[in-house]
Amino acid sequence: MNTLRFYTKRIFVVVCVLFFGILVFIASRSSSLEAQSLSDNIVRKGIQNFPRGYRILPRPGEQLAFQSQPGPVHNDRVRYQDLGVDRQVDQEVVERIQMHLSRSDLVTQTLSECAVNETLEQYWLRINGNKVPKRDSWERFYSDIGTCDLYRNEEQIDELLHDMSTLPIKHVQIMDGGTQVKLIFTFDNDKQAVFKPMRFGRDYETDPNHFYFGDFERHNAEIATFHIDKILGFRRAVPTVGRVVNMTKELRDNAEKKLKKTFFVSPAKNHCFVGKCDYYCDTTHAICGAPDMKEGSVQVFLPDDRSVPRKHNKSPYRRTYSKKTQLAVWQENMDFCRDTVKTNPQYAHGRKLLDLVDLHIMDYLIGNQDRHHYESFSVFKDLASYAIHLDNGRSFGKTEFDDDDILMPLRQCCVIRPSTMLKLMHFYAGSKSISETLHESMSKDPITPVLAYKHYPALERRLSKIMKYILDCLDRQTGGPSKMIMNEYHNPSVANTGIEDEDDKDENAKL
Ligand SMILES: Nc1ncnc2c1ncn2[C@@H]1O[C@H](COP(=O)(O)OP(=O)(O)OP(=O)(O)O)[C@@H](O)[C@H]1O
Ligand SMILES: [Mn+2]
Repeated sequence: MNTLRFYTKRIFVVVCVLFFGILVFIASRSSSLEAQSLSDNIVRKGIQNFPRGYRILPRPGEQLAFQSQPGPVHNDRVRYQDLGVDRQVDQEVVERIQMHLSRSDLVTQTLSECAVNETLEQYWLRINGNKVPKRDSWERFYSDIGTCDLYRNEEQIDELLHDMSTLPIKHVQIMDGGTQVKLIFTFDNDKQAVFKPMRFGRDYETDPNHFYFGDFERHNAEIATFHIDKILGFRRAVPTVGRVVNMTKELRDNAEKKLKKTFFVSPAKNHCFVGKCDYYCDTTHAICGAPDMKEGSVQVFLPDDRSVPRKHNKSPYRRTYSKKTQLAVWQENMDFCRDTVKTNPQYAHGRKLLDLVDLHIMDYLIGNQDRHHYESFSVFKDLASYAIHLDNGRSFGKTEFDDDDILMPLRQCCVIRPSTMLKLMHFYAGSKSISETLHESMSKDPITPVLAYKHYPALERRLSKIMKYILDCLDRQTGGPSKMIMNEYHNPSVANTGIEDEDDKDENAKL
């Protein structure tokens, strides 16, 4: 009997030990899981969601996550006033600029900015008596391409934008040229446009370890730049609009064979394609729908360059496009414009230098460091051509960084068109800010809001910096503002040969 009691006691002890042992084991496991999900949360949500006093330092060498592709954005028309964007106006800068300009009549000066204002339609009629067709919005846009700007009639452009975002797509092919994936859409009316698909969400910031030449293209940057160019009064950017397409019905089913082959369904059951291009055309960088809807930008095709020829011009302010030599001469020598650009026969006479300054003012606002070449029409034989503001896909990548080097043409050459000066002053000190005007202009786009709103304060900040650089130039003019604000630049010490730049087919802009 005693032995039996002894064994029962022992069994009881063993069972107790086992029971508590298992309890301790479970408790310790669940607390380590909790810790893990806590640290997962830190990674996912970022440190800012953590209790006060709790600081998680980034691990050395931590890199940005490659964000997954979001679905198309649903329209939310936010009132600008509700965004609380501050204008950055320095009243002293305004007053000092106004003092410099007090004896100039810029408004009258702008009237003679465009010496010969002719459209393609008028030009062809004059040169060879040809009448151009104007059957659809594409042909009306082409016929109205001008000697001083791409378009004037905004109603006509709105019609074109509407057609590009709604007309049935008949054929889709891969677009050659350039570095990243682009498609050519042919619509029901046989007219064409360039489609750049969305890669990232609107709030994506460029990886700081990427060079400007390796940065991803952003479809919404193409759309936003079209609007910025328009509100700045340049009208030299190619009309571009947003569109949400069906990856299967609209793209795959109408795709040429070599594009169709690259379509697949991802493990997440989304429809994707890879396309064919020099950079980022592989399965890990595939363009994926949600599940088969895809947002992108649609840009009108410029007229066929066999009938409306264009030239490719190398910019004197192009960067090095090299990982090794990172600074170009103009980034280190503030006399570069005086010594090298103003003395270059291409820039010494006429509109070209002023075009370059306009283009870089726009690039500064949009944060585009990738302006290596620019195209211009060479169709108007007897007239000076202007820079077409094409290829703006690498802008709007950084909201916290202003690259003042982009403004070097303005800072070094110290020249500006009267209309540009007036427009900038209007946005800086007038009734409506640049970001409000942009917001209104973009609100008509089918994929509005085109930009993340965090870009608006960046625009205001950059505009205020431009105005400070302009004031700096005005302060330095010994001959008064007319030495800086002009319709055409002329360097008296360089002979005016009237020779236009040679076409530059050099493809040195690749990675
Ligand atoms: N709307 C258009 N109409 C006609 N041609 C165009 C149009 N857009 C682009 N192209 C032509 O295709 C070329 C490449 O386009 P784009 O520069 O946009 O591509 P990309 O991939 O951004 O190139 P890169 O990486 O060199 O900047 C342009 O230089 C131009 O000649
Ligand atoms: Mn580009």
